[in-house]
Amino acid sequence: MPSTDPSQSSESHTPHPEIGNLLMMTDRYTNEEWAAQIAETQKKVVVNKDVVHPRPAIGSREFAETIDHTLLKLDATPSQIDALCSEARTEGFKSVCVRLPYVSRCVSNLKGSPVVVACVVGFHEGTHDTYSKLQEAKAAVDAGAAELDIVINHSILTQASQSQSSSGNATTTESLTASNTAANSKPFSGSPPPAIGPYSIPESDTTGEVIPDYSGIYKELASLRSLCPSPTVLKLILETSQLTPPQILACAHLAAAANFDFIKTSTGFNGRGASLEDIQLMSAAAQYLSTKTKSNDGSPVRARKMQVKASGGIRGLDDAVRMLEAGATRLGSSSGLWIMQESRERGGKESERRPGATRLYTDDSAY
Ligand SMILES: O=C[C@H](O)COP(=O)(O)O
Repeated sequence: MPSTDPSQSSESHTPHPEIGNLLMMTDRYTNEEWAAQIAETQKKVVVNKDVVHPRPAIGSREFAETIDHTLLKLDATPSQIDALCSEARTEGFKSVCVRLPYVSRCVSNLKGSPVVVACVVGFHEGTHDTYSKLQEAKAAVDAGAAELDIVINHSILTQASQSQSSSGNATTTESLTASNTAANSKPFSGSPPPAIGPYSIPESDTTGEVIPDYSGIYKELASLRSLCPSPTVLKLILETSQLTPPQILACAHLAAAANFDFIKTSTGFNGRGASLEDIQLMSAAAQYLSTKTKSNDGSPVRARKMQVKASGGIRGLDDAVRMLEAGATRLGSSSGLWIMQESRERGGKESERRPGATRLYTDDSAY
């Protein structure tokens, strides 16, 4: 079985004539092989809704370090960016998450502090071609970004379902998706059985199915990983609001195979933001994909477990706590100040309240 670590790959690279040393990885499996592997993952991942993950104590340094303090509005001003950095230092957030043009400004603002700079890539549609994403990623790392939040080209998955639908084979996919979505939409603390899954489509119903270009997605992710090896932290934004549970699992599988560090729910600019069901599913997938199982020939897709970042619509402390307890270890939010203010209030430390801390950066128009 070929290595699953793209950085260890002996596969050949094809330099792009216009971009010189930005290398495009070749694939390691055929599209059909990817589909078979992904189908196994879809079959095996089961969510236990009763699991409550441990989380840092509210008010602790570790709690603040779960937050990527985010400002991605296109009309963000330099002074808002400077304020973002200063707030991140004061609050002890993990990072500031910004667009490429502001990376070097943030790096300079945050010099000498443990707060790192995260840059979005392919934001927010994810449909940029691979070379644009590679260029953007390289520019961000060259400017000092320690983390990249990269939007997957999720339209590859959704367009495949649409062509399946128009060719008359979509009924089962759609009805299965609907039933999974309905199951996943039940209240978190209700009485239904805690285990949900499998998320697979019965084989008899997939005859004539259009296989999405998994290979193309993998090549893009592997190329990004190869260009930006560890310790650059790579997070893959799935835009879960646009995907069915089986599609989310397909993305998680490819992210793990390409050695990404995180899978992340949302851009905050397309549809709803993170849901508890997304986080539970992604967390179960990350766990499954890091475990040695018979289902993938005894070889783990990867040895190191991916982490899960919840983002989009996390507006306060209760949202943050719920996401962490559902399995997220990082939160992307433009309401970080509000979360911290509520956290201080919850701890009874009214004297530390920061007057004027509001949802300064939230783009409510997306909801
Ligand atoms: O990646 C983070 C999101 O863009 C933040 O979304 P938000 O503005 O809904 O908090």
